Amino acid sequence: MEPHEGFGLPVESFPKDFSYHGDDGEDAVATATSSDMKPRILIMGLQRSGKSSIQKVVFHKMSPNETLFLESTSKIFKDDVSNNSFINFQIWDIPGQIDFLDNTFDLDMIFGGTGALIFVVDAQDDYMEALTCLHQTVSKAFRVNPQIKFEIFIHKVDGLSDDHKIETQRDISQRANEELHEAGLRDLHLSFHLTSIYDHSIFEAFSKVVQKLIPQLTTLENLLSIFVQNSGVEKTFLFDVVSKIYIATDGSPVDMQSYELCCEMIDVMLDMTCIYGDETDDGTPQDSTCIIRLNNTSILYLQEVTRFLVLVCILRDDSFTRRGIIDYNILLLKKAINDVFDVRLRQGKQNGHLPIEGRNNLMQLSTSANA
Ligand SMILES: Nc1nc2c(ncn2[C@@H]2O[C@H](COP(=O)(O)OP(=O)(O)OP(=O)(O)O)[C@@H](O)[C@H]2O)c(=O)[nH]1
Repeated sequence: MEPHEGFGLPVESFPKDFSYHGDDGEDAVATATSSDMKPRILIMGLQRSGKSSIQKVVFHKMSPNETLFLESTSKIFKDDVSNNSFINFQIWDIPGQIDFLDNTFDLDMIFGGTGALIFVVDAQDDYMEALTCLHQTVSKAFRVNPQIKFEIFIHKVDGLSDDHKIETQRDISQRANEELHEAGLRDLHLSFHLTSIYDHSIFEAFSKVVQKLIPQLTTLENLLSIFVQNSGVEKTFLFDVVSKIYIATDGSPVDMQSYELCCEMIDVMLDMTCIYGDETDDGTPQDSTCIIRLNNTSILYLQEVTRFLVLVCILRDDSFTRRGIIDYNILLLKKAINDVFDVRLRQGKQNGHLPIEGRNNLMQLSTSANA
């Protein structure tokens, strides 16, 4: 896959709109509201903490070992994650060498339109300097834009034992929060994630960051929970195919192993599609379905929802005897999901409320499955 083009940035402002790719392949843009912002995500942190590696591995399919040869970034690197992806958002990789205390930086411009700020802390290094930088950065950003979600990636944890990981997270979160309390910033909330580019933790953490920026998340989660309850499925994820970010899941807890299995299934499907499949012009698979039986009586079942989204279900093989009901429910679920993201339907309706058609589908979904 070709990497997306990025370019050094003369800092500029962006329209506050949330946009996504419609099912017809055209960009649909909803009118801006305060909770409907285009997800712009900043990645910040000290030099060599792993910012560019995260971006390259998650969005450009770079293998983790190749990141060893990445050169230090010297300019703000702006990346539009839009090609072939469901969600159309921007990532700005901010070099560790930039000094935000320098008055030449227009902080209003940088933080004003930002949805989430990821601050990367290298857990394999002495992190005291990183914590000072973290405090300065988040307090400045919060003063400019209190709506920003602050996500702290305690990164490179592949080199740490499980006990050491937990202890590092406890120590970093305690120190960071204490400093914020002392500075009187009690409303500033930090979320912490243990990450590494050498496993799926970085994809899972990014999924959680992106989910917080999707205004329709609660509706999607409710739809998936109802689907799971009525279809005999144990777990289901809605994935953005290209990035393998899951944009929603049902209400049951996510365990890392299930998430990894689903990611691997998507890889298998993409590889098979590349070699044998009927691709669209942009390389995304068409009308894909994939079933994998595991040797522990579980089944992985994948179905395409839209050009950019797939639903992956984990279920026991005896539940799969009712495949007709599952398929019928998936059909209704697809329609409901399309309705949720149908901008025309959403226009004029209150934010976060399910469109009328979506509600009807929900009702049919439970009736059909109980029959
Ligand atoms: N062990 C380990 N190494 C990592 C991980 N992520 C990144 N690295 C390594 O960290 C080094 C620095 O990574 P970069 O992505 O260039 O760091 P950066 O934060 O973008 O650095 P600047 O551009 O200087 O700000 C590289 O050698 C990466 O291979 C990780 O999860 N685990």
